[in-house]
This record gives sequence, structure tokens and C-alpha cells, in this order.
Amino acid sequence: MIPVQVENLTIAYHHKPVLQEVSFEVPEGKLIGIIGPNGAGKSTLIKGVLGLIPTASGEVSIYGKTYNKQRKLVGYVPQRGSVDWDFPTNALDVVLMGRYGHIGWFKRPRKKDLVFAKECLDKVGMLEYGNRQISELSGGQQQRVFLARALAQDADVYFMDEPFVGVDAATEKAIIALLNELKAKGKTVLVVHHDLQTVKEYFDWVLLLNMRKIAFGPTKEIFTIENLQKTYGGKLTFLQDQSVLIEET
Ligand SMILES: Nc1ncnc2c1ncn2[C@@H]1O[C@H](COP(=O)(O)OP(=O)(O)OP(=O)(O)O)[C@@H](O)[C@H]1O
Repeated sequence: MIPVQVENLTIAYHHKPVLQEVSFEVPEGKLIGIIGPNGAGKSTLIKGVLGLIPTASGEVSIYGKTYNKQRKLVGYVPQRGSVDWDFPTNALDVVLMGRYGHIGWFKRPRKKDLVFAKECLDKVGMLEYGNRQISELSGGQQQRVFLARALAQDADVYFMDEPFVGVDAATEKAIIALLNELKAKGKTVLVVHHDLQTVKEYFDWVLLLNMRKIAFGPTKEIFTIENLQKTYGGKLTFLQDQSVLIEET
């Protein structure tokens, strides 16, 4: 079964297309990087797939059915900047929200949901912050709580929008270890990612995006200088050994 299939997806804001006729099929059990310059439509793609914004045309299916029918199978870590952190709730409750697909919105969480939510907080090193208001956490800590929420969903396919932004090097390592753990369990994880230096190390497959799909496939084949130039235009600096690339912003 194909975890995510996108066919001819077009999305426009105020009638101006920002994503045009994007098609790809995501294979199961892989870590996939979504790469492209600022404004390329990476977040828009994820939001479109998850039905959070209207699409102009195209089809999306999750394991062969519409997202609405498969919600429980999908976990989402939004971009940190897009979340209202002043919302009065503590870290454990944020993680418990990840369980509602399993509990049902109007029922109280069962003991085992609570235990599982705490396990997820522990996995991201945040157990001791369970009672802390999310507004009182640092950016990197907030990011980890959202990761714990996604883990609590116990989904089969995950979408993460820049999970490494604002986290320190140790946390980045811990997050990538978690993603690899998910992969080892056969889960599929799509990650919007900006650091070109780590793409080869982190991701099995990449989607290169700039309003349109530039290329999609195994990192070894797709993450080439030629494709990166197509994706970023001239905004790349090639270091001497040709293997290290830096995006100028
Ligand atoms: N709510 C909105 N209303 C109007 N235009 C929007 C909206 N959200 C995004 N856009 C525009 O759509 C385009 C794609 O934005 P998007 O956030 O998907 O890019 P991105 O690739 O995720 O960028 P970044 O790397 O900067 O996060 C941009 O030109 C952006 O200005």
C-alpha cells in the first residue's frame, strides 16, 4: 500500500498558484526530506495534503483513501511559528491531544493513554516538564513537546514541518534518532528540512520542490548538483570538494 499519493495537486492563495501540478508517490518505511528555498510551497504542500487549506485541484490519498478517512494514521508536527503558544495548557495535555484520535474527543483519557503520553514525553526528554505551561517552555522544548504529541498519535505516516528549527545540536541528534526509530518500525516520515548539509545523512528519499516538483526519488540519485541548481536557481555556493552546498539567503 502507498502511504501518500499526490496527483496533480495545485494550490493557490488569492488566486495566485503557489504549488502547481505536483505529483508523487511516497514509498513505505522511508525518511523523506522535502527540500526547497523559502516560499517554495513546502508548508503549503503539507497543509494541502492534510486538508488544512483548500486545494484548487488534484487528488491526495493516504493508504488509498482520502485523508479524512485515514486521519488516525497520520501524525503532524506543525511549524513552530504557526502555533499559538499562549494557549493555556500544559505540556502533558498537548501530548494527550495526540491520543484523541484513539480516545474520542468527548471521552476522558484512560490510564493507558496517560501512561503512553508520559512515555512519549520521556522519549523526547521532556517528562519533567509535563506540568509546565507550554508558553513557559523554550522554543526547542516546545518543539520536542510537539514531537511527543505526534509520537502519541501512534500514526503510520508523519508529516513534520521543520522540526529542527530552533533546537540545539544535541536535540537535533535526538530527534533524528527518534525518526530512525519510527522508520525501523516501518513508519513513513516526511520532513520539511532546510539544512542541505545534512540531507544525505538524514534522508533516504528527497522531494525537491520549487512551486513545482523538481525531482523526487532516492537521495543518492536525486540530490545532485544539477537538481539543486534547478531547485534553488543561482542561490548556491559550491565548496571546493563539490560535496558541501550552502544556500545563500
Ligand atoms: N496564508 C497565506 N496567504 C497568502 N499567501 C501565503 C499564505 N501562506 C503562504 N503563502 C505564500 O505561499 C508561498 C509558499 O509558502 P510556504 O509557506 O508553503 O513556503 P515554504 O516552502 O514552506 O517556505 P519556508 O521555507 O519559508 O517556510 C509563499 O510565496 C508564501 O508567501
